[in-house]
This record gives sequence, C-alpha cells and structure tokens, in this order.
Amino acid sequence: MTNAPIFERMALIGIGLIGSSLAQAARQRGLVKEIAISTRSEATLRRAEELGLGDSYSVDAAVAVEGADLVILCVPVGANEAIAKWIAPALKKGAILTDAGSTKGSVVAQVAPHVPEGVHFIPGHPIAGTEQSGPDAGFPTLFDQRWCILTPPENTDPDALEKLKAFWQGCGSDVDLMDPKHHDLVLAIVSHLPHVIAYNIVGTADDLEAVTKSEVIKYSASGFRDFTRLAASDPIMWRDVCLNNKDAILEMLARFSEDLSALQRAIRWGDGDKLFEMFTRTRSIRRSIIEAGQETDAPDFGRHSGD
Ligand SMILES: NC(=O)C1=CN([C@@H]2O[C@H](COP(=O)(O)OP(=O)(O)OC[C@H]3O[C@@H](n4cnc5c(N)ncnc54)[C@H](O)[C@@H]3O)[C@@H](O)[C@H]2O)C=CC1
Ligand SMILES: O=C(O)C(=O)Cc1ccc(O)cc1
Repeated sequence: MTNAPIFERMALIGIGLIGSSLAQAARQRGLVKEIAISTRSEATLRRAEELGLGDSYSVDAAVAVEGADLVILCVPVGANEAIAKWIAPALKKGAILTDAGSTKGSVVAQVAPHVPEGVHFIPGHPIAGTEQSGPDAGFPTLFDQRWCILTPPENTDPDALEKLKAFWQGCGSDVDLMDPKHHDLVLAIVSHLPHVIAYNIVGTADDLEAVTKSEVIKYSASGFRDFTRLAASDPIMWRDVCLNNKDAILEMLARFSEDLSALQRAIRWGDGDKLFEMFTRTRSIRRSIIEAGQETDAPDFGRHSGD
C-alpha cells in the first residue's frame, strides 16, 4: 500500500534493526520523499548503502538532519544525549524530533534540554523488535500490528503529533499516548525484566559446571530456548536500557524476588496447593492474551489485532 508522503525528508540517526526497518517501511509505503541516513561507523553506513536503505549517507549526524522535517534517533538510549547536542544547531525550524528508544524518562531528561525553540520533540517507542541487530536485521513489516507508544510533552503542537501518529500508523502500528514515567514502569515489567531474567538464567546455566554447555544445548526444551533468544539480544542496547530505567527495573526486580522467594518456600515445604493455585492464575493470563488476539501459539510476541 502506498500513501501520500507525510514528510519530505526523514533523517534516521542509527541504522540498526529499528532504523533499517523504519527506512524500509517508510519507503515501501510511500510515507516520506527522501531518506537521509547517519550512523557513526563507516562500515555500517556502507552496508546501509549496499542495502539501498536511503538516498544519502553521512557519518555526520548534523549533515543528515539538515533540511529534514522528521528526525528519528534509532541508537542505543545511552547515545541519545550526545547526538541531541550534536544535531541541535542543524535542526530545521518546525521539524519533528523523535526516537525509538526502549526507555522514555531518560530520553526526555537527556534530549529535551538540547532541543531548540521551534522544533517539536515527541519521544516514541515501537513495541516491536527481535533479538537481532544491525542494518541487515531490518524488515519492512516489523511494525505491522504492533503498538507504538508516544510520550508527547504537555504543550506539544497538535498538528505535529497528528503527523507523527500518521507516520507510525503508515508503518502499520497502532499508536498509544502515555506519560514517560508510566511508560517506563509498564515496560519494566513486560519487556525489561524478562530480558534481565533471560540474561540471568542463561548465564546461570552457562556457569553450571555439572552441566556441560553441550548438554544444555542438546537437551534444551523450548522454555530454555525462549530464554536464549532473549539473552542473545544486543548487549549495548540492553546495558543502556538497564542504566536508563534503573528505578523501575529495580522496583520490578524487588517484587519479582519476593514472589520468587514465596515460590521457593512453597517448593521447599511441599505446598502443592500453593503451587497449583499460582500456576493456574498465570495460565489464565496467557489465555486472556490469546483471546484478546494479541498472541497465537506461534512464538511471535506482541503482534495484536488492534482494539
Ligand atoms: N531491538 C529491538 O528489538 C528494539 C529496539 N528499540 C530501541 O531502538 C533503538 C535502536 O535499537 P536497534 O536498532 O535494535 O539497535 P542496533 O544495535 O541494531 O542499531 C543501533 C544503531 O545505532 C548506531 N550507533 C550506536 N551508537 C551510536 C552513536 N553513539 N552515534 C551514532 N550511532 C550510533 C549503531 O551503529 C547502529 O547503526 C534503541 O534505543 C532500542 O532501545 C526499540 C524497540 C525494539
Ligand atoms: O524480541 C523480543 O521479544 C522483544 O521483546 C523485542 C523488543 C525489545 C525491546 C523493545 O523496547 C521492544 C521490543
């Protein structure tokens, strides 16, 4: 499906899984006229060019954003502040500046102070991804039937917000608006904690001397395999998520540890009723996700059929 272009020139800063998918979705669906790409490594930039992801390429982010009416930061969240400082003087008046970062409070704190007057800063987060990274990992349907959360500041220009919403909808997503703090709390439990747990369980298995790595691989049931997929996610990205949503992740980890202790106790004391009651409760959550059309039995978490 092609649309009338919403933006003249889109600048993507960072061209990994998310930047590459955005370039392909926007191109395929005619959402932008021109795509400018910037990333810090020459090699990644050349690869993006080989893949034909954009119309112009530069390692200088300020060059890429020149004349752009949509700028999307698609870098690990820890890199946002330095990039915001770098591009600020080159941003066009009236441009929309947004991002795809998995944390939102930190992005607001680190980017907003550098945004010049007349530029519309509207943070965003597509709830869509995989464990892969880099430009080759991108694909144009990544955002189809996924949520994209925007966290517009109170005084956001309504026309700018509508245009950004239309862009994400054009990429196939449904858009929800949220307060950054609330976003960070919700994502801490549904995304950040699962990744932290996955890194931890796979690390524990790897440390076990009695179980050789080959046995872990040989006998891994699908439960463990699901954890290994998450634990294969990009270490820089997830280091930055943990450092930039510290409070909410620690809060969720504390609750998780308490609940784990209760489970441990039930196992130790042979409290079968407690275990059965708990496992029954959690089973119904999976069922309600499937009934809401947000999941099939195929391992493709997060795609939904809309509300
Ligand atoms: N991977 C996923 O499943 C999802 C990721 N996100 C968020 O999207 C953002 C991008 O993630 P991915 O595309 O997965 O990462 P990625 O690792 O695939 O790509 C990151 C890109 O940023 C570039 N980069 C890194 N540091 C830089 C710097 N200091 N200056 C300029 N460029 C720099 C890298 O060269 C690469 O092109 C992150 O903030 C992440 O939290 C959001 C939703 C899903
Ligand atoms: O691969 C998975 O299962 C994910 O959970 C992808 C993902 C990673 C980070 C995000 O901020 C949003 C989605």
